[in-house]
Amino acid sequence: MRLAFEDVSYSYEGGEAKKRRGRRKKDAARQADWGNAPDAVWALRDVTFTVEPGEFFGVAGHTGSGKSTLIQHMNGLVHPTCGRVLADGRDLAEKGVATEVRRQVGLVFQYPENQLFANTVYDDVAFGPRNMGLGAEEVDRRVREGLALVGLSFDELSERSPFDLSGGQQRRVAFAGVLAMEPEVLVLDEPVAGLDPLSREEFLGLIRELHAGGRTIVMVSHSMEDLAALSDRILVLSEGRVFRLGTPAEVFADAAALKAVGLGAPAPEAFAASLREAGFTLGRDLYDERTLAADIAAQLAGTPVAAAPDAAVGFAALRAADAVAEGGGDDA
Ligand SMILES: Nc1ncnc2c1ncn2[C@@H]1O[C@H](COP(=O)(O)OP(=O)(O)OP(=O)(O)O)[C@@H](O)[C@H]1O
Repeated sequence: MRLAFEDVSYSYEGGEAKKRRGRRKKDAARQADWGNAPDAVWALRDVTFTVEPGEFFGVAGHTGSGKSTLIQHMNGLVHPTCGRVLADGRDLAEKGVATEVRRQVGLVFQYPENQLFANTVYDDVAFGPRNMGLGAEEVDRRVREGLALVGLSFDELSERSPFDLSGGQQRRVAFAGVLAMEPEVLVLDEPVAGLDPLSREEFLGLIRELHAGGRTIVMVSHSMEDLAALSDRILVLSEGRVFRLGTPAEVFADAAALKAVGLGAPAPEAFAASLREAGFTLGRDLYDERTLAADIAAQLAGTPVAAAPDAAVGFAALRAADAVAEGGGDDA
């Protein structure tokens, strides 16, 4: 499925805003007047982009920049105040379209475990498929598959209360519930927020696998490292507007501009920039620790420590190189 945002603006003033801008769509002058009024509050403003089928599409932005509002447009939970959102060319604001699209676009909210409600894991995961009107056998198949996809044992957990599980397991159950709807597009709002480091890595691995399995993924994250490592393209929002849209390399090329809107480059890239300033010759696009460490290790091969231009930088570089050696450097 291809999702297209066309000049989407959104105001939480909702109906009141509509009244002020005039009910007739062609009353463009009044719409523009309202939008430019000093008291107009826009959560999104003139946002245009597409998410292509199969793409891993990252969404970044400082707090309050409009990320959550944006993704709620993707399955018609909210509709634009101005502009359109199209799913394979069909306008989500038209009657019946959002209901249909919701089956294909699964939205996983922040802390989805807070929305678990059923007495058993089975019933929670089965809720969506049952709501779709599927028969018991198909529901059963989907529950089993959903739990398997998130790495939970059907036999051990399906009859347990979701509230007796660990936080990480609860999030997996919530995920399984969305996966059981078999959506083509998965929209994830901060999917690893609040998880411990191990669960975080496991979850990111799961998301990577879901993408490799052919799903389109839209992921909102505050972690530039995660976005850089996973995304084909990243949309950066600032105050509701598109600030940047491009590959990780394109988006992170201008670290100063990102800093100005409250975002940093991924930590390994920032470290690489310091090393370059200190005189090291390093490759580009060093967004994750292992790639950076491997690059440093390659640079240091044959370079005596004393020759490092700055002792502190050289020491850190050696530690990074050691880390690669200890980890076996299997990604190098
Ligand atoms: N229910 C609401 N009513 C009124 N204004 C809202 C509502 N929800 C969000 N806003 C406002 O809309 C703007 C965008 O908020 P949104 O939650 O989309 O940002 P965000 O980038 O997801 O933030 P965060 O990273 O903190 O989750 C903010 O100015 C916010 O205060």
